[in-house]
Amino acid sequence: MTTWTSTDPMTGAVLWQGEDADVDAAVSAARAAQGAWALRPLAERIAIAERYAEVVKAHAEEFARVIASETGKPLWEARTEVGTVAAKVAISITAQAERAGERHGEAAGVPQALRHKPHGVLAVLGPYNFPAHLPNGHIVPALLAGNAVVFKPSELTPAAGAFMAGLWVDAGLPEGVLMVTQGRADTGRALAAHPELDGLLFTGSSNTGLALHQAFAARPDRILAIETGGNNPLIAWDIADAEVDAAASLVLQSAFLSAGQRCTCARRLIVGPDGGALVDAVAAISDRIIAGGPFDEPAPFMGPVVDMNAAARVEKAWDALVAMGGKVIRPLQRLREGTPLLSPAIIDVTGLAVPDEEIFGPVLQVIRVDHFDAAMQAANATRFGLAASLIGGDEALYRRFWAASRAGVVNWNRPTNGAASSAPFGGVGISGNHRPSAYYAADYCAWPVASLESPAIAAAALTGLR
Ligand SMILES: NC(=O)c1ccc[n+]([C@@H]2O[C@H](COP(=O)([O-])OP(=O)(O)OC[C@H]3O[C@@H](n4cnc5c(N)ncnc54)[C@H](O)[C@@H]3O)[C@@H](O)[C@H]2O)c1
Ligand SMILES: O=CCC[C@H](NC(=O)CCC(=O)O)C(=O)O
Repeated sequence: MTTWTSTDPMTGAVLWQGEDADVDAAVSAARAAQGAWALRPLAERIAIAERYAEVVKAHAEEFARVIASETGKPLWEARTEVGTVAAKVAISITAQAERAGERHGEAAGVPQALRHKPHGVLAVLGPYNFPAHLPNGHIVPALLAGNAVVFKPSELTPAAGAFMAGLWVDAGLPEGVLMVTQGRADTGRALAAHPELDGLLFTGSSNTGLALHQAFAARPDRILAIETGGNNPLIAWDIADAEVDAAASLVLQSAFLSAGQRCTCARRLIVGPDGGALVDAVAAISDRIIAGGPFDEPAPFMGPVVDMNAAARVEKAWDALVAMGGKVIRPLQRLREGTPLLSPAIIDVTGLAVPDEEIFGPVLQVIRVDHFDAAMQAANATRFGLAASLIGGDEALYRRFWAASRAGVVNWNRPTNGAASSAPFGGVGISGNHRPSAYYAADYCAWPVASLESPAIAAAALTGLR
């Protein structure tokens, strides 16, 4: 086995060092622990999850620093991630009661019950951009439902993953119920292929989501939930002069928050014939962005992308847009030698057949169109379908936008990102497999069992007997 490390993207300091975990041992331990965990009353599982939320809050600052160091995201943003991790517990408890609870009724005079059962042992594979919040969004509902979980953090953020799992131990989660398998893509593949697994909950890139879908093709008996990327459009329309600056701030937030490393970041700004003032305002406000290390003072708006490989991928995609004839509005630059700190970049790609790919970094493509139907057509010209926003327009225009948008998150006068955990979160197209997470995660963490239950034997009403 080879040793591998995770490092601070700004300093290169080693933050975690280890070897690929033994997947077999982790799945066996989870299997051994799952039965007893599922048999514990729901109230006890809830109590442990609530204790976990308290432990997260008690360690919030330390946790945020681990996340900030390993991802490079600003400390203020890492703190919001930790807040979301703790808040997810109450949301998941409510969601489970509302979406996967117990219900009693009657069907044709017979008492009817609806209850849910856990799948068993579920793998959770996490991405690096929210190394705690997004896997946590699968782990909390999965554990509440009575599953055991084998969690593989991203190989870029093993320290954040291990830190979070440790907080469950502090909260009193029984041994084996949450196993951590550190490893790279091969470990993910081994987990996905493990015969003792009952399902896999994935957040990450569309390519990996597709590979997992293929790996699960012959296993309809196992649950697979995939949440992946986007090539998200933002249409800005009918913006009054007095609204241009506010609209530009929403575009900035949509495109460059987390250095563009959110699945919901806007990749494409679509404007009409009068959109020039807005594009100028976006460019001007982007010049004011402070990009820096997570602990810099003054606090940066955005940090680096996660590592040098990620920076090289963004640069390659940018170079291709420029080579195709894109008109540079603001260039993509390395801001600090030897680090993956990139500048916010804007390029006009109107009329170009640009690739329908997610550029996971601070790059905004501008597309100018003549009328709203063309804007809608451009917005939907993607294989992805995660998020879409309309900025400007009136209610009638928003209704048109909403009806025509092919995305799981459709906003008006709000950024494309910053989705609420109290709502379902997922996309269509290659952005997922119709198993939305967040508030709807309860749905894929348990299966429904419908029962007709008569306390006494009553003769069946038979027709057609001799
Ligand atoms: N829709 C969402 O909720 C959401 C949220 C956050 C990030 N994302 C997406 O995630 C991506 C960024 O994250 P990333 O680069 O860490 O994603 P990634 O797909 O490279 O990795 C995610 C996880 O899958 C594992 N993995 C990689 N290849 C695998 C394979 N063939 N089989 C099994 N496991 C494999 C990785 O080790 C990692 O743990 C972006 O595309 C972003 O849009 C989506
Ligand atoms: O990078 C992808 C996630 C982006 C984030 N979405 C959520 O946090 C969804 C809510 C949840 O999963 O609880 C965003 O929209 O900024």
